Amino acid sequence: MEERPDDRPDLPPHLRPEAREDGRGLWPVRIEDATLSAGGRRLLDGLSFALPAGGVTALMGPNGAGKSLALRMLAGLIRPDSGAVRWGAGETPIKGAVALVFQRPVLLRRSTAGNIDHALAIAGVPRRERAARRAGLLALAGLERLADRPARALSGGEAQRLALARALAARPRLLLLDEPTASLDPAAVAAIEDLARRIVAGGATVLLVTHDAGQARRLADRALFMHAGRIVEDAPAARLLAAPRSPQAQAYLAGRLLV
Ligand SMILES: Nc1ncnc2c1ncn2[C@@H]1O[C@H](COP(=O)(O)OP(=O)(O)OP(=O)(O)O)[C@@H](O)[C@H]1O
Repeated sequence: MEERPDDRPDLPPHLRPEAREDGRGLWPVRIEDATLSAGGRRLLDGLSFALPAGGVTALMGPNGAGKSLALRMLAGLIRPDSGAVRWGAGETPIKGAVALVFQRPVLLRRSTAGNIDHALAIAGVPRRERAARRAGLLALAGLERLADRPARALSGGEAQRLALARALAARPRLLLLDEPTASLDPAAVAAIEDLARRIVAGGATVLLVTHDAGQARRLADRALFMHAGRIVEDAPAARLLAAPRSPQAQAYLAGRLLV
C-alpha cells in the first residue's frame, strides 16, 4: 500500500506560499500571443492565456500540442520568438514564486531528506529554519519514514511526492505540474492528488498538464484545451470535460486520434 500523505486539510503556515513584496505582484501570470519555432516548425502559434491567483487550471491537449513548452515559458525557462510572457507587471518571474515539477522527477543522489535540504538551501532558507521546514515538508508528503532512504530507491509515487515537496521549498505561489501522475498506479495518483489539493487549500495556484480527463475533473476548476500551439477552448473544467465545444476537444475527449 502506498503511504498516504497526512490528511490534515490545510498546510501549516510555514509551508504556505510566501508573499514576496517586491513592488510588483505576480498576477495575472500570462502568455500573450506567443509564437515559437524550431527546426522550421511552428511549435507555438499565437498562444495566449492568463492565470489569475487561486485554484487549479488543467491544461489538456494531444501529444505535441505545446503544453510542456507553455509550462517552461511560465517558469521563465524559455522565451517566445514573438509575443510575451508576463508575471504581473514583471517581465521575469519573481525568484522562488514559480515552481515546475516534471513527469519524471530528477532527484539528486542523496537521501530523501538530503534532496529537501538541497532545495531549501537553493531557496535561500536560513540554516536555522531548515530543520523545521524539512520536517514539515516530509510530513506533508508522507515521507517521514523514508527520510534517510536514498532518493533513487524510492517508488515512482514516493519519488513524485518528494519532487512536489522539493518544489514547495521556496514556498511558490504558482506550481506548474507537467503530467505529475502519468506513470503511477491509482493509489499513488490519489496520494499526489491529495497533496495537490492541500497545496491549493494552502493558497497556491496550480497549472496542471494532464492527459487524464478524470484527473482534470477531480482537481480542476478551469480547463484549457490546447492544439497545434494555441488554446482552442477555455472553460469551466466540468463544462469543457462534459460538453466540449471545440472540434479538437470533442475528438480528443471521445478518444479519437487528433493529428
Ligand atoms: N527544443 C525543441 N526543439 C525542437 N522541437 C521541440 C523542442 N521542444 C519541443 N519541441 C516540439 O514541440 C512540440 C510541442 O512539444 P511539447 O513537449 O510542448 O508538447 P506537449 O503538448 O507537452 O506533448 P506531450 O503531451 O507529448 O508531453 C513537439 O512537437 C515537440 O517535438
